[in-house]
Amino acid sequence: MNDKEKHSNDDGHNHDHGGIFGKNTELYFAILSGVTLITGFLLEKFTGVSENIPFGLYIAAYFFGGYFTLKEAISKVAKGEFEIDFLMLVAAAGAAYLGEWAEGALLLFLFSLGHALENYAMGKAKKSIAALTDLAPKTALLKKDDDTVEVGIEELQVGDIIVVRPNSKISADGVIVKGNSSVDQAPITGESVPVDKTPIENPDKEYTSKSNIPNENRVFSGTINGNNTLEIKVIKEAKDSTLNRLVTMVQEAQDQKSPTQLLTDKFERYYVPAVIILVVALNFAFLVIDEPWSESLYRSLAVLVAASPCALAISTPSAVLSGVARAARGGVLIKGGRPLEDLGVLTALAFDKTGTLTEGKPKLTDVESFGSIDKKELLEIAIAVEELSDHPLAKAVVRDGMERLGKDTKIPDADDLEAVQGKGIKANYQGNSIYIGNLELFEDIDKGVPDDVSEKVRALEGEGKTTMLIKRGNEFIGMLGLMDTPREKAKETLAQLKEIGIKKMIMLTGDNQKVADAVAEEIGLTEARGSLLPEEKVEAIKKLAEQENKLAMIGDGVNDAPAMANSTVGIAMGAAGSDVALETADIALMADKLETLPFAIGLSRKAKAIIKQNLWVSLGVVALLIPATIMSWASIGIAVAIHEGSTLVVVVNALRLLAYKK
Ligand SMILES: Nc1ncnc2c1ncn2[C@@H]1O[C@H](COP(=O)(O)OP(=O)(O)OP(=O)(O)O)[C@@H](O)[C@H]1O
Ligand SMILES: [Zn+2]
Repeated sequence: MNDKEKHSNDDGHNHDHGGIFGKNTELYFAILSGVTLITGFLLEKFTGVSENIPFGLYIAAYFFGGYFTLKEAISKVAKGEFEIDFLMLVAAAGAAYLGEWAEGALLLFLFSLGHALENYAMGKAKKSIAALTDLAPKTALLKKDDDTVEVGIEELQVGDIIVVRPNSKISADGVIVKGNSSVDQAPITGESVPVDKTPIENPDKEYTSKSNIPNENRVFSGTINGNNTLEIKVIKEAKDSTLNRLVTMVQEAQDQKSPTQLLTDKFERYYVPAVIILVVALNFAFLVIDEPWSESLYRSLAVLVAASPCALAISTPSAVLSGVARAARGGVLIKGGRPLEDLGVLTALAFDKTGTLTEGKPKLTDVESFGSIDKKELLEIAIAVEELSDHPLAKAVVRDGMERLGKDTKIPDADDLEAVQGKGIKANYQGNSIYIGNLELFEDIDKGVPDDVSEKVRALEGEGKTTMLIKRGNEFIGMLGLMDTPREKAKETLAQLKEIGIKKMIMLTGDNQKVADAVAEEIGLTEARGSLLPEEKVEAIKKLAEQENKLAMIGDGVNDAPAMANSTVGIAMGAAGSDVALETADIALMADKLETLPFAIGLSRKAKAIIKQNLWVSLGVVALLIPATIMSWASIGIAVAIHEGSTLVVVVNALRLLAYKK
């Protein structure tokens, strides 16, 4: 982290107060201020020493208590910002002017102590984020010929092979080329159970972060190898590693202001000038009531202390910081206060089907040929054409089709691929144009589908299968049925979500309505909408957002990114393995698991509740303390003690989020 970034993370309450006693100097100064103050006070009250000694001690208390406050105020005033520290110094100077040195010293002592503790507490939350960076090892064992050499991770290049010893940390993102092991991925994905990893099928291929790599073959920097040695081919340089980007995004998240914070900022813009006017006006109280001016001044200073919105200013950022830090430890990247707060008040969730609610690994279940053509030839045509496509359905056709034909079957290549988004594909194969897709594809291209064919398709769809019709030239030659299984934990997770009060759970899918209904029934969704094109998914989201006001879209980032962008919060699953998902979502579930969703929502609700409590505490204290000081019931000392007390209460309350349990 460079210097500039460090400062952009400050929020005015958190500077690195270094000094002669190291990073805790601010705290030691605050304590020294307290010690000198109390000694002075005791000497003054209970001994007959010359007045100069307690006075000298008070001056010392002013120095130690006011040093950092003054330093900070000067740097802010230079930038034209008048903040709470400045007001506190005015109050302390006023107390000194009135000869109330003990009270002025008490004010500076408590204020500096409060701030030192506040910084310490916020530092704890920040450390929990910084600890993520320390997860990555600094060196790697690079394989060279038959030997290994230890190199710094920044020297690793894409394509290098590194060796990872048993029970040591993996130092780069990569694919396994040799060895089987179970890997503890908790640092990245929050999964408590180690994940079994095996070598990739084709180790000599060039893999980049864009390749579609199965989870069981890829590893992340910062995760921990199990009992066997692994050889890993590097797919990302150290600076681009998933861990590195995760840390950067978590750090950036702290700067993004949440809706509540924007509201309190706005409030403060009116509130602070109003307080200043009130304080100035109170100086003229002696014109109205019978008292010396010094008493009016004292009262106005007490009001100044009482009204400072210190606790208010820190109440939301501290909760956001702790919430984001806790989420990161659970494998959930929350990109700031806005998604954190929004996630806590959601009533509806929209899900993508393939890869989100289902495994995303469809299997070829039915091959049916029409007329004279036989199944073997039909499959060869389908495989040749689907080989050109990246779609998960296409991959399934190729994989399972080859299985049926026998691995060594030679099939000529097709060419001239044209994909029709959300409907199917077209290509040339042995002089014929081949179309493969759903009914909508054929309704688009020409006269549509004869009744007997569409009946067959509907029958297969009726079994809850994804159905593709195949046409060669002018002739429908057959159809394929595919089946994807719902994720193991989908049903359980949806039940949990219902239990915590999510009323609407809707599936949006490009697949046919029958499949959509079958899946919805099986896992317990409230609604399913099928045959949607990506742009229709966006439309559906927009409509739902109007009805629900807060709506999340959960997808895998493949063809649902636009829909995610149009929901209140876009949530991506399996973000550890997908750069697009990690980049575009507001909230990224690093593991490819639905189960982290209730945790993320629960945490956000807790954060929202804590923010609310904090606002009540900070505003409530001010609301009581202002009249109390105006009526002269509370002295400066009492006002400052309660003021700083409430600030600490708010911060400590926020830190509870760090300990949030699933
Ligand atoms: N390569 C392809 N070959 C044949 N049919 C295809 C192909 N790509 C898409 N289709 C057809 O278009 C439909 C919609 O595809 P799309 O990619 O929009 O959604 P999906 O992957 O089925 O589901 P989801 O929207 O839940 O991710 C598929 O169900 C299939 O019938
Ligand atoms: Zn404060």
